[in-house]
Amino acid sequence: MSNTTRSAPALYGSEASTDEQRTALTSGEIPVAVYGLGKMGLPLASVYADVTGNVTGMDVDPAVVEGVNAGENHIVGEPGLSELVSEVVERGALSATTDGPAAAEAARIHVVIVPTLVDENSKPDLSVVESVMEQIASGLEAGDQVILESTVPPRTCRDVVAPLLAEESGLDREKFGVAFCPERTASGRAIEDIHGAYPKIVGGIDDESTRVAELIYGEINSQEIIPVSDATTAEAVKVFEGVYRDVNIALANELTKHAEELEISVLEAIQAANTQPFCDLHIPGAGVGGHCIPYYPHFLIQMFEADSRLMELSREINDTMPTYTAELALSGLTKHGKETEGSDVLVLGLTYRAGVDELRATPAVGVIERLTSAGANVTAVDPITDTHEPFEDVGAAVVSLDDARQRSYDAVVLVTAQEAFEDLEIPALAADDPLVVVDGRQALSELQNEHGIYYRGIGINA
Ligand SMILES: NC(=O)c1ccc[n+]([C@@H]2O[C@H](COP(=O)([O-])OP(=O)(O)OC[C@H]3O[C@@H](n4cnc5c(N)ncnc54)[C@H](O)[C@@H]3O)[C@@H](O)[C@H]2O)c1
Ligand SMILES: CC(=O)N[C@@H]1[C@@H](OP(=O)(O)OP(=O)(O)OC[C@H]2O[C@@H](n3ccc(=O)[nH]c3=O)[C@H](O)[C@@H]2O)O[C@H](CO)[C@@H](O)[C@@H]1O
Repeated sequence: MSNTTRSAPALYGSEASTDEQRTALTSGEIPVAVYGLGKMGLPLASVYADVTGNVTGMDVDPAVVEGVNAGENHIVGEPGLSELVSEVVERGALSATTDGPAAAEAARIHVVIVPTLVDENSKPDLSVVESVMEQIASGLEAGDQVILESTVPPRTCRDVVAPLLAEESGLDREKFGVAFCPERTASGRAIEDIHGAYPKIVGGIDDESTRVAELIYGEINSQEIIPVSDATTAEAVKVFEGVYRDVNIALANELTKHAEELEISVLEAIQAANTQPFCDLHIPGAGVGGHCIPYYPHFLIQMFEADSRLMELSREINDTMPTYTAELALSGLTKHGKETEGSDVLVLGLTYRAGVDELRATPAVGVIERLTSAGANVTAVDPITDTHEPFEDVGAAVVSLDDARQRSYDAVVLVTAQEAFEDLEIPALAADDPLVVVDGRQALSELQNEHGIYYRGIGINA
């Protein structure tokens, strides 16, 4: 079965039957390496380990590696992940290392899911992907398959990954497989999504790479595998999904301002409009954060000549929402004769969305920045994250929820609707009448007509 000098069989270029290849994959004969054990990587490595029985996870963070080897899960808020990590490590199906070349040397399938962000000029930063690919190249053998799951600009596999692997390994490009198989997973439901909440898109730099990717994910994803023409198409699918979301959130944010002038609830109008299948209006809010949606448009805007005015304008609109949110509070204070200078404001929620400890591009920084620039004393709280610096750097005092309850405020601004806020008695936080309440996520609408509350809800009445 093996078509290389190594003991472990390979899939790329294999002459074995499809069933024999599937059996080799699911019996643990084919070693897999997963590079990146973060919010997406650890669930992915664990599912791969559950299916194939032979996975080495690789991460540069020694604490992550040590935790995984102890059978511990360091990702909060992923149902079933702690049990799965413990089980696959216990039975020897998953182990972890910081040694990339060693992981690459042993593996025949290499799955890369490390961060792909943008630099200070919003230009995509592929440095982490490239550094991992260099390590893979050091152990790459004919017959190996390299799978990229990190979201990247289209043409990355064709023009960056495949040439780098060939150059660094000395192998001809047709001796190994490269496929882009995007991670279509949302934090908080990773295992469910990886197993097949949606079809898995796969696209290779050649037909054999696509075939091997289709075979592998046929054992991982219970829904269906959609092979597309090539890796560039698969890369575009993922970026298009993210750009679709950013543009539609921008539309919702723009419509919420029209609704304010029309004195209607945009949320009510959106929900009614979405009752027919040709409309999928998204939800307005305090801003668009995370390390996906705010970045993916730049994977097209910055990389290609084609006209991208809609994507650029959508990014601009979404990036105005944190300031818009803060100014709802400031105008509420002014309207009731309160000075913004020296006013006490509580900001609820700091992570980019509820339940996920991720602060990249979080709208909370912009909200706090605008409030403190107007002279407000900002207290901030979010039980989900222990990272306070980004908010202290823009002038907030980050406190525990219990501490926040002990104080009184002129205004409360909800940016992220953490579950812990559900039993928070907002009116009790008032320094005096009225308390200005800005609801950035349609989570406090029951306060709209509460005595002593001046309520502005994005999507509700603002
Ligand atoms: N988080 C999501 O909801 C989501 C959804 C879909 C796709 N994605 C994509 O998945 C990729 C990874 O995202 P994530 O949320 O898991 O990121 P993350 O920041 O949670 O985890 C990244 C992990 O990679 C490790 N790492 C960094 N440099 C490394 C290197 N050189 N070698 C090995 N490991 C390294 C880090 O230590 C960390 O453990 C990104 O491309 C992202 O766009 C994320
Ligand atoms: C379609 C989908 O589920 N895709 C998921 C999504 O994951 P995500 O973790 O990035 O989270 P999102 O839900 O996209 O939120 C991003 C920010 O936008 C705000 N927001 C959201 C919806 C809205 O109507 N109005 C808003 O204002 C929200 O508060 C937050 O700040 O993208 C990943 C990469 O594409 C996918 O892989 C992943 O499957």
